[in-house]
Amino acid sequence: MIIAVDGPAASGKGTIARALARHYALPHLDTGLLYRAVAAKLLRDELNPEREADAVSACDFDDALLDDPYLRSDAVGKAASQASAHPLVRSALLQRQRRFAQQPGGAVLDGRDIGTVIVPEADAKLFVKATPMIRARRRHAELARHGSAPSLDKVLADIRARDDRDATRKQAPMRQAADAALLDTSFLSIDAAIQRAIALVEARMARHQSVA
Ligand SMILES: Nc1ncnc2c1ncn2[C@@H]1O[C@H](COP(=O)(O)OP(=O)(O)OP(=O)(O)O)[C@@H](O)[C@H]1O
Ligand SMILES: Nc1ccn([C@@H]2O[C@H](COP(=O)(O)O)[C@@H](O)[C@H]2O)c(=O)n1
Repeated sequence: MIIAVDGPAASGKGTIARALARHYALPHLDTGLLYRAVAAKLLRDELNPEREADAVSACDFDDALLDDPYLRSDAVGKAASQASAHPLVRSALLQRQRRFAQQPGGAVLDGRDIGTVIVPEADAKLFVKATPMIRARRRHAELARHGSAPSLDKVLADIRARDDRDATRKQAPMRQAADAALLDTSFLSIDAAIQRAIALVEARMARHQSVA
């Protein structure tokens, strides 16, 4: 079974994707980490994420980089969003994501274009959303837990800018696939959001079985 989970920054899609992977005993890929690895390499080499040639040169990274806590920083998130807008960067990372999705037994992937571009044939698709202010509060609390303290206003402005860049880029913009179930986590606890996600996947699988 392949499960695609998409949605904007701090909507809770990673939390839900990890929980679905545990529930169904499937491997999980956070595809945002791949773009963050490209961004981290660019920033460390003092290259420009907005220059396509620079960004493409950073697509060949060592897998060990995916575990680097630096990838979680705000600066890397912003640069990832800039680098990910380049068509050549997206195509450089495409096959790796598809191979992961198509391994025997299936997988759970989360990102921005999983249900629309990476695995449009996924068995179940979720689009996770929450209001910008609620997402900003969650991200602000998360950053504070990790010892970084930008103001809530700055976090909210960054989230809005990232949403806008991710949703308006020409190649693989973030959007809900026509056959994705919408899950608004704004007023759900983490546990409630996970239970709702499992129920949506179950409903989708039951529908597939009744058609087959
Ligand atoms: N339903 C929820 N209620 C409260 N907090 C939540 C909820 N879901 C997730 N969170 C918290 O919000 C933060 C962001 O969640 P998560 O990392 O899952 O989002 P994301 O959509 O994967 O973000 P990104 O794409 O930026 O990686 C985390 O600290 C997480 O624990
Ligand atoms: N499938 C994806 C996943 C991510 N991106 C871009 O990477 C940025 C960082 O992603 P996070 O999920 O870790 O926040 C994100 O803002 C996107 O620009 C993408 O394009 N496609």
